[in-house]
Amino acid sequence: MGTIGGEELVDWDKRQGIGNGTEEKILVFVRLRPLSEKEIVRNEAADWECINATTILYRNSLKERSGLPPAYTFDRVFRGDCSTREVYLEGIKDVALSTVTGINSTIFAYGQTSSGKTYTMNGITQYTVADIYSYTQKHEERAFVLKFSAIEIYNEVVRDLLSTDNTPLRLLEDAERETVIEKLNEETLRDWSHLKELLSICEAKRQIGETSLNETSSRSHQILRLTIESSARESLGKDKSTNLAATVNFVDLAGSERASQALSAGQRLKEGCHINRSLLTLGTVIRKLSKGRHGHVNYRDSKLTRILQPALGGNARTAIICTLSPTRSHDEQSRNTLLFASCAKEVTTNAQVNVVLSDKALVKHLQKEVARLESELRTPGPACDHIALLRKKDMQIEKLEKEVRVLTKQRELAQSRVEDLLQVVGNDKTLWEMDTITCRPEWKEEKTYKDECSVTSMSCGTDCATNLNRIRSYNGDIRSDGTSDVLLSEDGEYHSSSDGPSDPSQGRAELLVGTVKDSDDIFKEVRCIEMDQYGHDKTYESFGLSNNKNEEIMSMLLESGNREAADQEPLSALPSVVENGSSDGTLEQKFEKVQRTISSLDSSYPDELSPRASFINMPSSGTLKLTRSQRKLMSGLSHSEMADKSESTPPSGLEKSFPGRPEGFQTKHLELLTFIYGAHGVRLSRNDSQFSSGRSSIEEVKAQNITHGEENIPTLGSFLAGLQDMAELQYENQFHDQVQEIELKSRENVKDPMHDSLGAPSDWPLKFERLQRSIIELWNTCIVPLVHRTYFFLLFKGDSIDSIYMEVEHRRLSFLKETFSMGNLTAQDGHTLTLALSNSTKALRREREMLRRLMYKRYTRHERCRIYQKWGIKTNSKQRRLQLVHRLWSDTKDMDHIRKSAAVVAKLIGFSEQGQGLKEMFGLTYIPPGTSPRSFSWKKSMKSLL
Ligand SMILES: Nc1ncnc2c1ncn2[C@@H]1O[C@H](COP(=O)(O)OP(=O)(O)OP(=O)(O)O)[C@@H](O)[C@H]1O
Repeated sequence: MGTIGGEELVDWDKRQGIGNGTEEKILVFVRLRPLSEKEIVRNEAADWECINATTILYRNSLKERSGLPPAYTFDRVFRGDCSTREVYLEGIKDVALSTVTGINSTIFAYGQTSSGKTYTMNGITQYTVADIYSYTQKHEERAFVLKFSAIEIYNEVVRDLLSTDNTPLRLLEDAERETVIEKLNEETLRDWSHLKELLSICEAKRQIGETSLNETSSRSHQILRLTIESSARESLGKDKSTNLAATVNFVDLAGSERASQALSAGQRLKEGCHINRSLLTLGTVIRKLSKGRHGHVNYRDSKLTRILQPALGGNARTAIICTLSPTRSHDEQSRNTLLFASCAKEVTTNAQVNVVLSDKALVKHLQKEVARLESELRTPGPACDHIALLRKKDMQIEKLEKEVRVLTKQRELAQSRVEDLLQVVGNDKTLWEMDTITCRPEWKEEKTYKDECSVTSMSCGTDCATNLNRIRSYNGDIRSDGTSDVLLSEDGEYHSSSDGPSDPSQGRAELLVGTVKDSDDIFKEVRCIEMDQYGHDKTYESFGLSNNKNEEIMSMLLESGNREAADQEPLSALPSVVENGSSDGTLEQKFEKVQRTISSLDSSYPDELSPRASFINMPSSGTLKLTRSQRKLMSGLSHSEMADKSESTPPSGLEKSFPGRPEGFQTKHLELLTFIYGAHGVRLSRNDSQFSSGRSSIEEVKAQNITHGEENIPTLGSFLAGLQDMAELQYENQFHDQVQEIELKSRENVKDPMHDSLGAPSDWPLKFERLQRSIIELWNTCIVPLVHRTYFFLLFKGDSIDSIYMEVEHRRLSFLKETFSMGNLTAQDGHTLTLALSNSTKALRREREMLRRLMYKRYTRHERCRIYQKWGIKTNSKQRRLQLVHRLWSDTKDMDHIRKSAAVVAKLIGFSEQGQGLKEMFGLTYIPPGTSPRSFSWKKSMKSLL
């Protein structure tokens, strides 16, 4: 047993097991510094008192510190009159000397500036080194290698204090410096005697530092490290396998006060931040460790914690001495120190004896390991494990394959649904095209009267027929007995000019031998065509054709039965026609007559001006109220033809209540409307725009305004042309019903039609306002494109003639809204409805995106800023442009908002540049041709639409 300064040295060999792999809490001691002379002179009060060996108490009767604990308990507290030796012996020694047994240890001093950290650590270091020296002297059977290092962390930069480049060394006298350099040049300090020498040099450096670099040193963290490697001396025959290596760290931390208190700016602030960074991280690490080792501990956040990582919650025994200044002026800092100490005492470490194997021992150990692995390989585990594993895998594979099969089926189903939908869309398109083609003269040229065993679409070939049949079956119900219409022969096969009987008479003969219902169907087809013609008799007129052709057809129908029957509902009326004595021969004659009529009509049409084409290209306006004669004809139509026509015509009450109306009808109509409004914006133009005078100039404008460049904005030209088409169709569909009445009235009194249509002129402004508001609401409800809204809003500002377009727009939108809100759709229709709504929504989104892009093109940066401000959008907010376009047309109640929205959209799409002149150019002061009673009657009929 050796002694150090009269104290008995513990036999550390007996402590080999202590701390080896067992968890241990960090030891926390508090040392209270006595009042310094200066403090005594200043008569500073001391508020802290150690009331026993483990508790420190705050005594200040003057200060009420609610919520703060008055007493703190630690492993040991030392009063101001306790010596450093006492601190060492009663607290630190046990931890510090663990190093000689191969256990790492670390001693911290934590506290505010001038609380006694350095004072304490100097003593602790010396006592520890002295004890270690005594220990090595006592244990001659082991050889010790001591490595000593000293580092400083200042502003997060690590410096080696023993390096020859260091300032403190340069401050040494020349002779001293040479000695130090000589010692440090040795690779390893293998001799214990070096340690004492180095310690004294360090002490000298410290003293020099204190005089020259005092401030810096007190604001840096200093770590003295002593590594001890020990191995048994072979000559003494001891265990040669156990080599130990451990390190003891003496850490003198910088003052723990906050940067804000001592350092305020510039270099000082930076310094404070760095010091605090290490200290704060130390605090964070301690706090985290004190709550258990869950999750990530951020050792790497500072140099200090990185270096001391093993000592903090790792492989080391750790003791912290928290130094306190007793004065009242340092109360707050003392509290902080005690708080840190309280956390620290909850941290546990898990120290291990660091055994370093000798080469021989290492080889022996590895050989043993190899032998163990070899024996494991020779006796593999039970084979059944592998089989079970394989079976399990097979089952998993099988299960996955099943899933794949199910998913494949689902995918195929989905694909076929998509194809069906596409086909429906494609067929519709084909049908339209077909219908257009049917009426083209060149098609007719290929055919003779005799060739045509059917009345209408035969010339289109099988595809057309298929389409028709599809639509017929789609719409349902012409006949329930399986016989088809005139396009089908009795045996149900289709005969056309292309694949049908080469002998035209054969086809006709089939018709002649057909059933009575076949005859009926002939008339249905005739009526179908007639309907188209009827809807466009105005067109005929403009080309010098006679309306008498309609009358001809009607008269044929009426001749074939009694007039009464023809006036009634079709399905009852037409069979009775035949039953009432019409012979097949009579029917044939009538049929031929009809054929001739139709042929002459068709061949008279200019290429682009087919009545069907008019229907097809007419997007969604049309008849709300069918005229009596139209009803007669429509009632004779096949449902397919009705659907065909109605796809461009919002249904009136009559249509909706039509008993044979198929389920899909409404939905298809809706799709079309939504498609027109939603998916494609203003797609209202038609090709047969040779309608009124000035059309050629319109066409020119249309051609000039095809698009606005890459943004694909619907042009004002196409918009206006579409509107005019709507109005014209409206006119056509409305007037006929009242021709008789109008003619009578016109003889009596030719008034200003507007007056009749809209009431007294003075009423119009009010009515306009009401209509306008309603349309704005409907635009919103029906997800109408913003460009359409803008064009419309800016063009129709209340001129008396605007009423026509306002009415038409209102009615179209009302129909859309009504359809959207229909609750009795079947599941399939519901799907279609959802699809239509979804298309409109997508189209609106695309349009907004287009407008957003145009913001950069149409507005300068300055203008954009102004607009953002005007619209209450922060000029630095994210996605400002998108915010703006989303606000456009959003508040349907606020007319000011609407006007602002229209102005912005107009600017973006360049409407302002085009001006309103186009409105006149397109003849949107539309007055139906001829100052005729028709105009009058049509306008009058508009009343009924409201
Ligand atoms: N327990 C003590 N007994 C007597 N004097 C002490 C005691 N502790 C500290 N002192 C004296 O208080 C002064 C400040 O101590 P010290 O330099 O150790 O503080 P510090 O906490 O290390 O400060 P810094 O953080 O600035 O380095 C020194 O003059 C020191 O001698």
